[in-house]
Amino acid sequence: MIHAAITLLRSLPPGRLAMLFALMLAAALSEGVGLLMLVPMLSLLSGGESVAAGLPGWAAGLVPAMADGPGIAGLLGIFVALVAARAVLTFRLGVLQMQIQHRLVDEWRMRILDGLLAAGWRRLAQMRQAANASVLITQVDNIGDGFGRLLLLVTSAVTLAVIWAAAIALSPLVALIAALGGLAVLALFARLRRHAHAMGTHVIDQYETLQGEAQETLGALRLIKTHGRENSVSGRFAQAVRRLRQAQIAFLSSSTGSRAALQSGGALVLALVVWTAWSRGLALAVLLPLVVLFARSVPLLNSLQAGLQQWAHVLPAIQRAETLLAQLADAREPEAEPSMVARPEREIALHNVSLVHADRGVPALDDVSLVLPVGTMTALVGPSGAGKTSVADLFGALFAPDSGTLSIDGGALTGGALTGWRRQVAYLHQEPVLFHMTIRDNLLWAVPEADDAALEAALRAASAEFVLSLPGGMDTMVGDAGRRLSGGERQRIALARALLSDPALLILDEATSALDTGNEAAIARAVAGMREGRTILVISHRGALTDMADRIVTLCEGRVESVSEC
Ligand SMILES: Nc1ncnc2c1ncn2[C@@H]1O[C@H](COP(=O)(O)OP(=O)(O)OP(=O)(O)O)[C@@H](O)[C@H]1O
Repeated sequence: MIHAAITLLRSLPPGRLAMLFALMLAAALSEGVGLLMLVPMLSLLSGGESVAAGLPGWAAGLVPAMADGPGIAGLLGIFVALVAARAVLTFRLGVLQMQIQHRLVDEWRMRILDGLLAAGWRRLAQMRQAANASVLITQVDNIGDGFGRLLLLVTSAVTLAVIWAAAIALSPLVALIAALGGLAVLALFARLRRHAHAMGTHVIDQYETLQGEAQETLGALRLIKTHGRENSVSGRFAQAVRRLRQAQIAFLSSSTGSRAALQSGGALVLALVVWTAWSRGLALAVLLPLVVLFARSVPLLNSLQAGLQQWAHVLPAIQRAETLLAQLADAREPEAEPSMVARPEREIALHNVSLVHADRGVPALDDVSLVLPVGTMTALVGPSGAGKTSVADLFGALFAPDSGTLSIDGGALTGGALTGWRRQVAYLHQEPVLFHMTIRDNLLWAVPEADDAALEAALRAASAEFVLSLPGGMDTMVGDAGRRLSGGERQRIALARALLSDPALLILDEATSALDTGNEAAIARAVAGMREGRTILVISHRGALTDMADRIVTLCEGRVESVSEC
């Protein structure tokens, strides 16, 4: 708990941290001094030197000096100035805390997103992205809230320390009793704080479930409608919502209960303080400020306990985010070095590659060697699960094989060269991904510097001229994931985007599956016409693309069964 707090505080720039503590201390000191000033003020009001006998040494000397110096009016003026200074300091402290908190949230969010972007695909494919989304969006905000509470907690602790120091100046014995009482109250709540940690973990789990349900529901709206499953989906979602709410309410009622208990405990300590002070015959000018000091310390103690409980509650979110960051760091790919890979002139080849997916006993690919000569089009065929996509993934360097190599013109690619090779590859899947923006922006996403003439040429090459006759032309919005277009239209726009980057290797994995035979034949002709200077790999069970291929490679159970020249 303390370790996490220190780690979080140490992640702040030292200058800001120093400024933060300086403001906390100054605000607390102004409060402590303001409260101590009550002693000479009350003494002066109640007869000045005549009551000095019952005062602590420092105050007894101060009262006559104050009477001769500023007097009551001057003291009141100083008091008002101190309160005003404290108000300004508290305001500055609040603003600084808020800035630091938001900066921290932004930094964590970007660290997680950058970690996700830099991680290797095989590890990413094993992760539940709903859990990652929950950390990225919800838990990071919780961490920010927790950090805000931590700062309030530190502020309360610093103010309490100053108030106790002031109490010691008034009566060391009474201050000691109050300190012991306060610590006992905090110790009593230790179990509650441990419980808050467990409840925090439970809340996170419920958030992840809800996030997963939301993502899956929104992604499957069409399926839900066609199967008439609205009621059952709504029931599942309501259950996830209910569980989250129950987990949150359990924590809130536990912290509200502890606040009520602490108020009663605080009142008990206060009564003890007053009793001790009174029975020791302390002067009223000391007793009253003592009461004010302890009355002020009860809500501070309360916010200290609530802060500790809240902090324990958000610790699981921090631990979850730290675990994710550690996993992502472990899965980090080498930095892409595109300049290390020249455009292939002769061949792109896999040598003796094998691939075993996690939790699978049987290899997806078993000692596969395959050469793609530059300027040719190869079709990969074979039954479902034979390993076609796995071969394409390795040619596209989406990840490295468990054994064996990918080479360009005889040179094996490793590290940054392997990830850098991806810049020369355009990989099209059966379900193309379009973003919720215009067709033009979807195309420019791949090649931001392309001009309109290049965009139009790519659209024509991909048999996607229909775009130019849309009312909005290239400025037509495609909707969520391109849902305002048909499956075939999406595939053609995705192909145009792929062609725009002039790839050395073009991979089409069932990328024309949604097209009618006319459009597929047009695309097959266009793609076959692009062979010059580039390499084309298609995965297709049937149709024009396979017919246009120079070679057909048949895969079966992760092995190359045959290679036939057409
Ligand atoms: N991420 C993964 N985790 C575990 N196993 C996987 C993963 N991806 C693929 N596999 C397994 O690897 C094997 C080969 O899959 P691959 O997708 O390469 O086959 P495919 O020939 O392209 O199949 P299809 O024609 O059905 O798309 C299959 O048994 C598949 O279940």
